[in-house]
Amino acid sequence: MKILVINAGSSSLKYQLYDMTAETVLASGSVERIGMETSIVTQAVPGRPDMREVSEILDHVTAVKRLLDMIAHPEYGVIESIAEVQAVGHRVVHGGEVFKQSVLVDETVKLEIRQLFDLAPLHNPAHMMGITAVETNLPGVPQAVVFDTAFHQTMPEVAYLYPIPKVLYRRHKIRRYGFHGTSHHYVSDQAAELLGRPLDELKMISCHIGNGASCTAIQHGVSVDTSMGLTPLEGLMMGTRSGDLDPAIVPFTMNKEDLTLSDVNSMLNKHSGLVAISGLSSDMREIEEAMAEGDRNARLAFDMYVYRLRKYIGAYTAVMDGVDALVFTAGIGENSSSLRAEVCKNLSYLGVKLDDAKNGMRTKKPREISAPDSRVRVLVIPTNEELLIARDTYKLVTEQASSLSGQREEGTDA
Ligand SMILES: Nc1ncnc2c1ncn2[C@@H]1O[C@H](COP(=O)(O)OP(=O)(O)O)[C@@H](O)[C@H]1O
Ligand SMILES: CC(=O)OP(=O)(O)O
Ligand SMILES: [Mg+2]
Repeated sequence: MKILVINAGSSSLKYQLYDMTAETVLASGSVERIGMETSIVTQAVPGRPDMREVSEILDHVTAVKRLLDMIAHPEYGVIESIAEVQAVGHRVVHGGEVFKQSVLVDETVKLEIRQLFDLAPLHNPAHMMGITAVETNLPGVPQAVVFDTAFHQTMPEVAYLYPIPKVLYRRHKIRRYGFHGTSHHYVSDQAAELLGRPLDELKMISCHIGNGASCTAIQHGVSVDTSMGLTPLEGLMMGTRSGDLDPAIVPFTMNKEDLTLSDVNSMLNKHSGLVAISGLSSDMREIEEAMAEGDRNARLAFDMYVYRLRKYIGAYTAVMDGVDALVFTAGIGENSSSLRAEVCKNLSYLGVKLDDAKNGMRTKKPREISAPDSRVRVLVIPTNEELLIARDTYKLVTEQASSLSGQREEGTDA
């Protein structure tokens, strides 16, 4: 079965086409800058040169159409016809309390996702556009949605409630949800496999540090706490997001700087974090390059980033009464050996000891980077949210097909 996985952002759409026979990626790519005159379309096919084009793609429906044209293109495509796409899986960031697992899309599911627009204004409307675009371009093809929040639905009340009037939870479902769940779930499974131990015996802290960043305490294989909250703004310092701060800063700044709610929202989501402190970039590679040239603001941004992450590792060790494994993943976690070294440097009280040579190795494979006598095993596990989305989609679609054929047989018998 060929499954298309779509991760639709507000101005971009990333995709991977899977052949589920051996879980191979046939093609992957993205459409960026949707809605602008110079949208960028890319496609990578294993064993072939990458393709990159600039064209005008005004909306998500056109973006989906463009990606379908590409994967079925006579020259650079990988399938003969788009009819070979048998199912589509979408990443949906916010599933609220309604979705504890992945589901097939129907009218009720679409309505629920729409009702969550308020809680994830940057993400959910974009996902919905992706879903609608597939309906238009691939009518009748089943679609599944896989939620970032689902994995964290196991958090206990003590972790997910905010100490604010409870009526706000009852009326508006204001609580902590957590995100990047598909990634935390994937890397925790992989980590248990690498360690050769059952997942339910392990206490793990997974650090998904990419552009958005979050840290999760995983005990007995389930999320018991995570750093993001009602929205993906809480927790760690990120590329452009502040992470934790005193909430009083919001009214104080609005008052002093004469800002609107939307100004403050944009300040905290788009103009804070690494880019604000470095005054340079939200991209960790650029921060590290500037640091190497002696830039003090870049150094401060890096140090704050590490400091705040280390605080969460300490907190989650306390939450679980210990930690067996620390997992680094996503763009920064997978690639920045210097950041991993800095984070682990001050964790000696936990018995964390890195093997510098292993930490410095450049490979895309899951690996251990701690020394043999480290009490806590430290791992780097490349995340693969798309693979989990493809697997869930495959499972849901085949279950539905077998239940339909069961019903048909029953009908025939009768
Ligand atoms: N070699 C590297 N060294 C340091 N940081 C890196 C490296 N490669 C990628 N990154 C960082 O990873 C981040 C992007 O992570 P990614 O997981 O792709 O983000 P997202 O999926 O949230 O867009 C950027 O800050 C980028 O600088
Ligand atoms: C939820 C979230 O922050 O996602 P991303 O890292 O893709 O921005
Ligand atoms: Mg990501």
